[in-house]
Amino acid sequence: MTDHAIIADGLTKQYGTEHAVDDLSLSIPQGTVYGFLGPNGAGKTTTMRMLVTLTEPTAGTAQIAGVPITDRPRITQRIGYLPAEPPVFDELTAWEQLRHVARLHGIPDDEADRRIETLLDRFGLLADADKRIESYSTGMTKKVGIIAALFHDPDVVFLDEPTSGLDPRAARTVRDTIADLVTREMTIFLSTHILPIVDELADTIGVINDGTLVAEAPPAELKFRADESPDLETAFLEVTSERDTTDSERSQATDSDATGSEEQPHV
Ligand SMILES: Nc1ncnc2c1ncn2[C@@H]1O[C@H](COP(=O)(O)OP(=O)(O)OP(=O)(O)O)[C@@H](O)[C@H]1O
Repeated sequence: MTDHAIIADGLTKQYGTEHAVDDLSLSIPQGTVYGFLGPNGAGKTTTMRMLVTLTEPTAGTAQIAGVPITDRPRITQRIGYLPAEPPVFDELTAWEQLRHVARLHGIPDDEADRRIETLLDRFGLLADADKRIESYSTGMTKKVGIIAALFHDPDVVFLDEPTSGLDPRAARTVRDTIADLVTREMTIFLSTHILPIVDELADTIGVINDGTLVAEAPPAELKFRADESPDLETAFLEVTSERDTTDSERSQATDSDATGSEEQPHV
C-alpha cells in the first residue's frame, strides 16, 4: 500500500452541463483525518460517492489504499462508507443488521458476535440490540450505520455527517472513536457542517465550493489566514465567499443586469 490512502487526480462529475465536482485532486496520507467542508450543494457528497465507487466520474482517476476506484470489488473491502442516510434494513434488529454486514465481509459469526456486542455497548445500543431498526430514533439508526461502516476494520472510512442527529454524548463517542481509529492508522475522510469537530480532529481541511477545491490546509493555517477573527467559521466563510465574489464579479462582467449581491454560504 502507498503511504497515501486517498489519491485523486482531476476528478470531475458533470450532470448535464453542470459541474457538480470540477477537476478535484487530493493526496491524503494514511492514518490522518481529512475534514471536507463546503456549503450546501458544493459537491461534498458527489466527491465521496465517486471515491466509494457509487458514482462514476465523468473524468479523472482516483486510488483508495492503492486500489483504483475502477476496481469496485477490491475497493469495497478496503473502505467503509457512512452516507448521510445510513443504508439499513428497517425490519431487522441492530444485531441482525450487523450480522448481515459481517457476512458480506466474510467475518465468521462467532467473531462477528463478539464485535457486535463490543461496538453496540460502546455506542450505548446494547439494550436495544434486539429491537427492530424501524423503532429506532434517527440518532440510534445513525449509530448502527457508523458501526456498520467500521465493522470490517477498513483502511479508509468515509463519513458523511456522522454526528448529525446524535445527542452530545453519542457525538462525543463518535469523536473519540475517530481519534482512536487514527491511532490505528485508519484514514478518515470526514464531511460535516459541524466545524468544531473538524477543528478538533482534522489534520488537513479541504474546502470545496461550487465543485472546486478552494482551500486546503491544516486547521491552524486555515484559521491564521482569516483576517480578524481567527476561528474556523470565519475562515470557512472567507474562503467560500472569496469564490462567491469571483463568480459574482465574473457574472457582472458578462451580464450588465447582474445585481452582484452575495449570498451568505450556509455552514
Ligand atoms: N444525481 C444528480 N443529478 C443531478 N444533479 C446532482 C445529482 N447529485 C448532485 N447533483 C448536484 O450536484 C451539486 C453538488 O451536490 P452534492 O450533493 O454533492 O453537494 P453537497 O456538498 O454534498 O451538499 P449538502 O451539504 O447540501 O449535502 C448540486 O448542485 C446538486 O444539485
